Amino acid sequence: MRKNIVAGNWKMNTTVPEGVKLAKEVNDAVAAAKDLKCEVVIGVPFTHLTAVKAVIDINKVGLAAENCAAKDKGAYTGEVSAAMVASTGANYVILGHSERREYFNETPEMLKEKVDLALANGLKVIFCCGESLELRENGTYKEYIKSEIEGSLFHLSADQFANIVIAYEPIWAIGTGKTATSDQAEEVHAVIRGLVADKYGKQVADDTTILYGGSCKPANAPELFSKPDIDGGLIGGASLKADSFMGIVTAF
Ligand SMILES: O=C(CO)COP(=O)(O)O
Repeated sequence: MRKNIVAGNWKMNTTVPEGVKLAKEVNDAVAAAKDLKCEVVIGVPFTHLTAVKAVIDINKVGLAAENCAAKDKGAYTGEVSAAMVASTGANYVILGHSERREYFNETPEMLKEKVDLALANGLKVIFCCGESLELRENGTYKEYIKSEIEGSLFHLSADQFANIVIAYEPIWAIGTGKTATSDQAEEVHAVIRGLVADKYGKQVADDTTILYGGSCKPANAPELFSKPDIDGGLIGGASLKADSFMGIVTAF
């Protein structure tokens, strides 16, 4: 049976001391919470990984990097490899966020390399996909999402795929305050689960966690999470305050 996950994506926010404080607050709130119905993960900047790892209980709060390099090591000034991320004690990496695809020209081929390196280094991958407003409006969004997933994930074996979490994040809903309706999100989540079933079979599809991201807040999370194929959220803005993040964590 698949697990529910609520993951924060801090993006390029917080200094190290601010991030350590926020991580401690989340860790303490998770430790104090009873009967949580989801796994909690925080996705933090590279600079924060080691310091945040030191103040959380990794068995209660998972730790994600927000990216890793498409090369394993060498003369790539400024890049951070999957092995480096894993050596901090982080257990997840977020890959393929639309901000990285758009501003840093990440392609499905490049993401395929990143996914392979992340898995080879023992990291679980939160793989983001999602369409622009233009594709939503011209009706080709399902084909687009299919191409994103097939292009970067479907070379994996079923065993490897067990370490993939998919996050559906419609670009038009990110940071805009304009959430996809629960029906709009559920439609795409069901399509994604269907693609996984066609490729890997029903059991693997049933076991795959599919998150929704895009203006998810404590107020709309319960409705989104009530849908059968929505297994949690990838949270941007609302993950930057422990109480709003916990409001989503406890929304199941
Ligand atoms: O991009 C997101 C998470 O990866 C969503 O961001 P917001 O929750 O700020 O819309």
